[in-house]
Amino acid sequence: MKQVIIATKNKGKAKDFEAIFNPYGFEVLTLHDVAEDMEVEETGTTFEENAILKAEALAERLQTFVIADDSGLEIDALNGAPGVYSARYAGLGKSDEANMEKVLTELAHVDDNKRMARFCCAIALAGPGMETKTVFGTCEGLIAHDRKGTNGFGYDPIFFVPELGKMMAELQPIEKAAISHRGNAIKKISEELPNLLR
Ligand SMILES: O=P(O)(O)OP(=O)(O)OP(=O)(O)OC[C@H]1O[C@@H](n2cnc3c(O)ncnc32)[C@H](O)[C@@H]1O
Ligand SMILES: [Mg+2]
Repeated sequence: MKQVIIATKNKGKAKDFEAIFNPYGFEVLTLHDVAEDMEVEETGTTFEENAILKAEALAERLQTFVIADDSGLEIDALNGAPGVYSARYAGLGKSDEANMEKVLTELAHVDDNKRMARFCCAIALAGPGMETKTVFGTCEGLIAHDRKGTNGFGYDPIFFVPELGKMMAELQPIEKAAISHRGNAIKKISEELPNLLR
């Protein structure tokens, strides 16, 4: 089977990528498989910058084509927070649960018609002899008042997807891949993927 290497340590993200890439005939490998000790500091101020940092560091080390994803949740009522800080919103090393709790507390007094939010995802593709390429995808939704659903990861249990009438964490991996920020970003390079990966 062909392989795609993702510069991530997030197992939930890796599962999302499996649902996206398995239909294309790619097996997904992550940092846990190819470079367990690798730590890339996410010093960028945009999703694109951080995705490029992660992809180029790993491509350089392995001398092969890799993908990185930098993603997060933008909440209108919080002026776009947590944004690029989504993974560490409640503090470095804090859990998804703590991050969701912080968001729910901050939105406790925000009306239903002002709870708009979107997931964003920048994907960077880097490799030897190529200029790093980035694509961007989003997924619009609303922040609920409580958690619901056990699939996915991160903020999925509090993110309502209006077009499906369900929480993101209630979707099967394939259903999430069809509408997610991550799936939407990958769609933009799907035609080139077979040539760029191996
Ligand atoms: O950097 P890597 O190792 O890939 O893993 P990470 O979890 O730190 O990933 P990011 O730096 O891209 O931070 C993204 C955070 O945004 C949130 N997030 C991104 N995509 C999500 C999704 O599909 N569902 C729920 N939350 C998501 C979640 O809290 C992630 O930890
Ligand atoms: Mg990260």
